[in-house]
Amino acid sequence: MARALEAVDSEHPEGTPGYDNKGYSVLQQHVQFFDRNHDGIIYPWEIYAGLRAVGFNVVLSFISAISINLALSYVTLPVPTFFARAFKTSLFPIMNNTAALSADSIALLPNPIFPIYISKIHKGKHGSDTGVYDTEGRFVPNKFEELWTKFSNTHLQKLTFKELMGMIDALRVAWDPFGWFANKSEWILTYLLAKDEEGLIHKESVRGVYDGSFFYQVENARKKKALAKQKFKM
Ligand code: HEM
Ligand SMILES: [Ca+2]
Repeated sequence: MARALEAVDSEHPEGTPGYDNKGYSVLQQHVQFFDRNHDGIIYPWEIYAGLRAVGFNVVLSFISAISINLALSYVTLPVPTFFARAFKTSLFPIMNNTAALSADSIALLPNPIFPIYISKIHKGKHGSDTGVYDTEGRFVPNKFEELWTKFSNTHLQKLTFKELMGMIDALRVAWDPFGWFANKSEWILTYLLAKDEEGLIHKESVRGVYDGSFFYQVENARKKKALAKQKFKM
């Protein structure tokens, strides 16, 4: 059964111990680390700051922040977008609710500073993904387990880079360049962030990427390390 609030698997039937879900869906939890000032909106500079906080370099953080905000801002706007409305009215004129069509309730143009609204982040789901998040942003445990039974063939509950690439390839659906690109980027970022010294990514780190708890773990570990270094110098 899909779980709205907890990223559960067979080893963690209660989700992440001690992690406050704040009533957010698991997909909202995945992105809320990047809402640095906790106002429910994620701006490009916040994604940049979040990526720097987990250790990505300036160039990768800058490029990723711009592309993520460009890709997700319009679709997560809190008012109905012009394209969504046009699609519905042209295909289903009978179901068209004219009252909802007043011009001020429709976002015609993207917001020029590209905010991402956490309340509507589930609208950012794309094709060629694993299906671990459903279209409402809930966590689907059996899809998550499937990744490890299907693709982790050489090490128990760990993926090699080659296995990960094989997985991304297996997920591709037809004529979906946006989804192919988005999915590959998400998994490459995950690999760079979570790989161990042998170049493997663990089931538990990936579960933490899904509910966002892994981002906090990495940030805290980096802070501790920096502090220890400072003390050592003094
Ligand atoms: C280090 C940073 C990040 C990593 C490692 C990462 C990784 C991932 C992974 C592994 C998935 C699941 C893909 C799948 O199930 O096939 C995912 C999905 C998603 N991520 Fe991220 N992500 C990061 C940052 C962000 C940011 C900053 C946002 C937006 C503010 C974001 C929005 C999303 C959305 C909307 C999905 C759902 C896509 C779907 O399932 O179709 N991610 N991400
Ligand atoms: Ca914010």
